[in-house]
Amino acid sequence: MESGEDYSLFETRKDKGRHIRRIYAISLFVAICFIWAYRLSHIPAYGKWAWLGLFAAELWSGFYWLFGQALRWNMLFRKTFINRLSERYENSLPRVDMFVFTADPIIEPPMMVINTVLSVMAYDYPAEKLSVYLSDDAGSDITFYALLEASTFAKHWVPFCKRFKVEPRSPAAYFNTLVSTNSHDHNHAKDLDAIKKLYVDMKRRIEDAVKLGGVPSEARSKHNGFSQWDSYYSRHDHDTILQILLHERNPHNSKDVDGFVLPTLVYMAREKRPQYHHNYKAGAINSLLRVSSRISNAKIILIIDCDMYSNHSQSVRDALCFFMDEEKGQEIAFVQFPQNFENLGKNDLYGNAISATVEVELHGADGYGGPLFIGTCCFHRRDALCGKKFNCQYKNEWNDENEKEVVKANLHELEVESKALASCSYEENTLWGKEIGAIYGCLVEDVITGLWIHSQGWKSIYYNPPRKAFFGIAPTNLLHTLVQQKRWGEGDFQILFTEYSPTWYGEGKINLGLLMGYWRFNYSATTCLPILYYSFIPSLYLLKAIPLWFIPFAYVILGESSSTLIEGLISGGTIKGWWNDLRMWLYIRTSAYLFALIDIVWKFFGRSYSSFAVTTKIVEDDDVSQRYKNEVMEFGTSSPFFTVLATLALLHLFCLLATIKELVLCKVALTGEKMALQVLLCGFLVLINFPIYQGLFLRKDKGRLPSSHTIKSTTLALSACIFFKIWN
Ligand SMILES: O=c1ccn([C@@H]2O[C@H](COP(=O)(O)OP(=O)(O)O[C@H]3O[C@H](CO)[C@@H](O)[C@H](O)[C@H]3O)[C@@H](O)[C@H]2O)c(=O)[nH]1
Ligand SMILES: [Mn+2]
Repeated sequence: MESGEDYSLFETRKDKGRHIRRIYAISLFVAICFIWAYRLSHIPAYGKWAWLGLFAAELWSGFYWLFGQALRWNMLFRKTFINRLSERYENSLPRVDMFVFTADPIIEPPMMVINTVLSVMAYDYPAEKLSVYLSDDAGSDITFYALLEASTFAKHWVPFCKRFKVEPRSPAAYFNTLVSTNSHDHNHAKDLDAIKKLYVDMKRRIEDAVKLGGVPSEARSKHNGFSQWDSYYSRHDHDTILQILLHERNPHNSKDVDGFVLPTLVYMAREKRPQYHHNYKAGAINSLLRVSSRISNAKIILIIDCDMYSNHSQSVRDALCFFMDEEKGQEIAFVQFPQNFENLGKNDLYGNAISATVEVELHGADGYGGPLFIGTCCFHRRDALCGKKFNCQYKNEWNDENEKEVVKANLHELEVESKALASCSYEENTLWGKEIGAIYGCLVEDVITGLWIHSQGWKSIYYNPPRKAFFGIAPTNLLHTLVQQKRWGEGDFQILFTEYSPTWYGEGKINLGLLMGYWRFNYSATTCLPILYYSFIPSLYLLKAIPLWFIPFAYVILGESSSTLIEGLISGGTIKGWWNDLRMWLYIRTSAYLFALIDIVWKFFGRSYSSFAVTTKIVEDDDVSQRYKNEVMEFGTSSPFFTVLATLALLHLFCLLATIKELVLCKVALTGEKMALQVLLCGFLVLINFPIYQGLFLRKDKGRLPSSHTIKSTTLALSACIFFKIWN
């Protein structure tokens, strides 16, 4: 056997700029130490506590920054060789199961869900080895109806994709790409027209059902699967609903129009009862793990949310290059792909690209063998996800007897047996959710599950391919983004207080670099404290004209912002995008993370469970989508998030105006550079908050901040200013 890189199924490259990056980071760290030292050695007699507060804020921000550097120190980049894979293994490729999750037919439209399903059914991979499972936590008959329609459409769509090597294989996304390209191939054009017509007809039927709020009785009577809804009371109270829609052992309907077998397709709505907590997506993952173990039992599992379609038909093969690598494959538990979004607009108004995470930090975590599991677009090894510990004896075995056993039963038996595996009581007194499957009790089931897997000795891989592997839908209004960020901030912080906390639990099991990387995420919600402090205190001090010293910050602030700018530009962003990102960075910390912390404290004393608010994936009306296109920030409703943001923004504005007024009247002299920098900070905050002032005072459209907010926030901000002025 040959050895080394020429033989390997994948290749690893180190970050080319790592030396410059490291020197730069060290220089910034030195500057940070200077700031700390300065704070400690210059404590003033007057304003001592405010000063010490600043020191605490800087101390914590400094540490937080340091955790971030751990994720930048050792970045790795991967490349796969799918030709080598097929040369060696084309006839013995393993089965792969795909889990798609949906939870609400209103905010996750069935058309979106089936586009995701169709895109993964059409992977360039032997169809008899693929099984697609849809978990529907809403137990919606309309989603089921849509899936039924999709199973028929797939008979045309899958062969069409394979015949013309279509990319991407989500029909909606593919038809969108056609607007700009013209086909010259006559056969293609003919088939394309036909398939488009089928798609449009299907879409109309499904959207009509959505509009009517029910499945047409004609369709209902055609398929006996709908009878399972007879015992359905509500989405929180129903039996398991399980249907194997396509399966090679069903001779009537498992073949496509060219006579080839289609991937297995299964619909599942696990049992729900009010007295059992369903553990959100983690619960759904675990039910599917069991159900699929009975039906197809593939060793590799793709976990994908319904809002992320496959954008590249080769991704399964890419992932297998890691798992099947003869030398390093057996220790890999999961291969995480980035989450990319197609609806960000040019300048990513709400900073949803999370490009620092997907373009930098996950590469950095890869350097320590442990990119985090981020919930979707991730291929897992079933063994690892099901709680198996890694040890050196573990061997990759892809085709064993176990797999043949699963198909022995007839389809009906299979359905009945699988149903039992998705019942509420199944997990009572078992280790599911604790040591087996996705871990319960945390709003970021993904991160905590990944951590658990790492602590069992497994490694993970981050693969960010040149052609984006998945595309999803990001929130398109400010509130949705903030709510999502609150969930993440809260969930990541929760981990610290579980038995899985990286602090005591990962210690010794995962290396220090990775530990710091996890902390970077775990502690992100706490950064709201220093940032809030910073956005309050210096601005208020302007009113009293007490200089605080800022020069040592210049290097750190400029240095940090230019490195985020450079990172942003390298990952394809724009300068305006960077500015938007900076604004969102501030808003997330001053509102989403603040409420996350409040919730955590609240729960500490009272309620024990946080609820998972599913992110809305659709733009409700034309006006809203037009504003999104024009990059006009969307407020529209009242929310405590907005009250905080607007009050802060006004506070900065008032402080700045008051200072300017006093300067003009020559009441105070600008005592040197120190005061100037303070004015600059305040000025910067006013500049970045411009969309809020517009929303409060200048806009007339429906997306503006409601006038009740204008009154509330103005009152709050004014009182804070007056109070501070009198008090001091
Ligand atoms: O009770 C539930 C709630 C949610 N979901 C599904 O979970 C997925 C993620 O929910 P979404 O509202 O889209 O959350 P995001 O904030 O977009 O998701 C990110 O963050 C989550 C953890 O907070 C991860 O689960 C996701 O994979 C990750 O993409 C969706 O497919 C939902 O249908 C369920 O299946 N059951
Ligand atoms: Mn999502």
